[in-house]
This record gives sequence, structure tokens and C-alpha cells, in this order.
Amino acid sequence: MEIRVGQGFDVHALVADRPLILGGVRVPYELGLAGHSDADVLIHAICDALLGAASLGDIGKHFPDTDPRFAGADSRLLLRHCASLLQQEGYRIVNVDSTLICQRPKLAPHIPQMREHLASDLQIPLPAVSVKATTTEQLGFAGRGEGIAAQAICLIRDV
Ligand SMILES: Nc1ccn([C@@H]2O[C@H](COP(=O)(O)O)[C@@H](O)[C@H]2O)c(=O)n1
Ligand SMILES: C[C@@]1(CO)OP(=O)(O)OP(=O)(O)OC[C@H]1O
Repeated sequence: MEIRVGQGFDVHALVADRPLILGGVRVPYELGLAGHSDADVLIHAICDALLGAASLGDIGKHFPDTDPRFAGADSRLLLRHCASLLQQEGYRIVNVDSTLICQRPKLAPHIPQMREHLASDLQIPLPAVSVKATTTEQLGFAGRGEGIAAQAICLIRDV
């Protein structure tokens, strides 16, 4: 049996007049994340972890931010595509763990729904998907509320 790990990291800036979408959940907040797609920083980090685990490159390779097809794209579609690429390569996803690095807003109430979305898109059981949140104690860009970062790690194995 072959098992492989992958890790992903992403950052998007918080700006006015954009929705805040994390893990496919629209989180009520006065600012949202800037990006070519819906800027779902959590899903982008998970996509990179999955692609990295299978040595398939990164999210920018598969979904270039110069491609108008991805303008405003629902990142859940990108995540499902990454999961299907791994399946085609003969891998199955064992588990995903992730952390949102975000000073505001409070994300804990929204994490159960994020996990539901991710488990559904990855077609893995809910207990195999973990989402956590942390502030940076007001330090750095995240602490100043200028942006949100996410990191993710996954384990995959051959079918
Ligand atoms: N945006 C956030 C950040 C954190 N949480 C939750 O609060 C707990 C404490 O965070 P610290 O950064 O002070 O360690 C953390 O464990 C999260 O459960 C949150 O909901 N939203
Ligand atoms: C998702 C893509 C594609 O629309 O755009 P963004 O939403 O800007 O996200 P990013 O994490 O900067 O990079 C991946 C991009 O190719």
C-alpha cells in the first residue's frame, strides 16, 4: 500500500463589496475575500494539499487566474475536480485537516456546515474532514484583519 501526504496554504485579502465564502459557506461579515474566483481560501488550500499529495501541481496550474472560465467560480466545483483527478490517478482520500487563520469574524458557528460541504465534495465520511480556526492574537496581516489565510494537510492512499 502506498500512502502520501500533501499540504496546502493560501491567503486572500479582505475587501469591501465581496461576499465572505469559506468552505462553501457564506459567512455574514462586512468584508469579503478578493480573488478571481469566489476566493474561498479554505477550499483553495485543500485543493493544493490534494494536488500536492498526488504530485499533480497546484491550483494555479489547473485553474489559471487568467482564464475567464474561473472568474467568480464556485470553488466547490474546483474541489470536486481535484478529487476526481486523484480518483483517476488511483488514489482515495483518507482524511483532510485544515486551519483558517482569521482574526474576525468568529468562524466556529459555521464550521459544521463547512465540514458537511467538504465531505460531500470529496466523497469521504464527515469524521475524515477537520476544519479549525485560530486568530493570530491581532498580530500580522491576519491579526489586523487585512486578510484570511488557510492551511490544509491531507493523507491519500492508493485504491
Ligand atoms: N476567526 C476565528 C478564530 C478563532 N475561533 C475560535 O476561537 C478559539 C480561540 O482562538 P485563539 O486564536 O484565541 O486560540 C479557536 O480555537 C476557535 O475555536 C473562531 O471561532 N473564529
Ligand atoms: C482559483 C483561482 C482561479 O480562479 O483564482 P483565485 O480566486 O484568485 O485564487 P488563488 O488562490 O489566488 O489562485 C488560484 C486561481 O487560479
